[in-house]
Amino acid sequence: MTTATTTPAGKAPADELVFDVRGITLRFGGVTSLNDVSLQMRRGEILAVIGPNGAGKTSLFNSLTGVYTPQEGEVLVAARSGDEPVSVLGKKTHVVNHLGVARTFQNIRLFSALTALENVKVGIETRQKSGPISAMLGLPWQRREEKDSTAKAYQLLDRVGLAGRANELAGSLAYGEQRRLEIARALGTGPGVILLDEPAAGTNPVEKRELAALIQQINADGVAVLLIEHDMKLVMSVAHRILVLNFGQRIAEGTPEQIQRDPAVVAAYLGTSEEDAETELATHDQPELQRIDLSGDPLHEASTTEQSEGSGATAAGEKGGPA
Ligand SMILES: Nc1ncnc2c1ncn2[C@@H]1O[C@H](COP(=O)(O)OP(=O)(O)OP(=O)(O)O)[C@@H](O)[C@H]1O
Repeated sequence: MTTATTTPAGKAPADELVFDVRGITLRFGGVTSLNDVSLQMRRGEILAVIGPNGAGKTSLFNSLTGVYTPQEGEVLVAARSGDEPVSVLGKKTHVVNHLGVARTFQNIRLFSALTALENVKVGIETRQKSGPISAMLGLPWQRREEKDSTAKAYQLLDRVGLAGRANELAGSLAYGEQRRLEIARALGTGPGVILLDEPAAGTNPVEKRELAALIQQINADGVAVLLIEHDMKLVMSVAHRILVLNFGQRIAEGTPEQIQRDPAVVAAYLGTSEEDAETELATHDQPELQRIDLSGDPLHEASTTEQSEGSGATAAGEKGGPA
């Protein structure tokens, strides 16, 4: 599955497939949330999945991470460079994570009563050998692993801009900080690909800019990024390629420029015919999907305002233990 091309960071073959999704269909009773969806994702990529509410984006993430098993189709993953592709279907979420697939959630799932450092260590320690017994016995290699995991956790906190917050409880952090902490914890599992589910939801404009830089940095460090995001400005600024879903079907795929000018995509978001969408596109010199309010999410709007007015707000009510 590889050729000699390299990523900008020169870390891995850029056109090696990390995900090869072939015609998956996922049904819940009478609802078809994914209908014959295919997708190929390459190692060097930041790939965004967009679409109106209920389009099937989270269903796709869940199908790629072992939460759901589609009734039809195949999902192959080769997350880390050099891995042989294996099927995700039927595998438990922690097994898929061990294969190098990490994710964050639309509704933040941190251990709110643990510190930021401890949350990241939970991610790191999923890959370590020591268990509770060796920890109780305080074996030398266990103490070494503990030291390594603390050092790595500090590095990851630094990478997401939370070095100064290491010893604060996750639940006391501002909303945008919690989202970055979730990313650090996911990175702690040493993934080859990270799936970010609406990482910008509820964050303010400054946090969005920082998030864009962080996503690009993660990718430059050799981790492929699959992104679900309603904030089109962020999507258009970081994505190399965009896949668009509507009513569980793939309706378009292309570069940000192609997607912004695609009548089928604009029609899906505006809820109009493609003809009307073409008129809409023709009446603007620089038609941009960004002009359309895509969030459709009152929480997103409200939280953004709240965060813009003061940075101390937390994500109360959004937290729970990891799945
Ligand atoms: N566990 C489930 N049981 C029944 N229906 C489900 C389940 N999960 C998803 N669906 C349905 O599948 C469709 C797609 O939902 P999904 O959450 O994947 O969309 P989405 O694009 O992520 O939406 P949003 O942008 O609002 O998060 C919806 O009709 C939803 O109701």
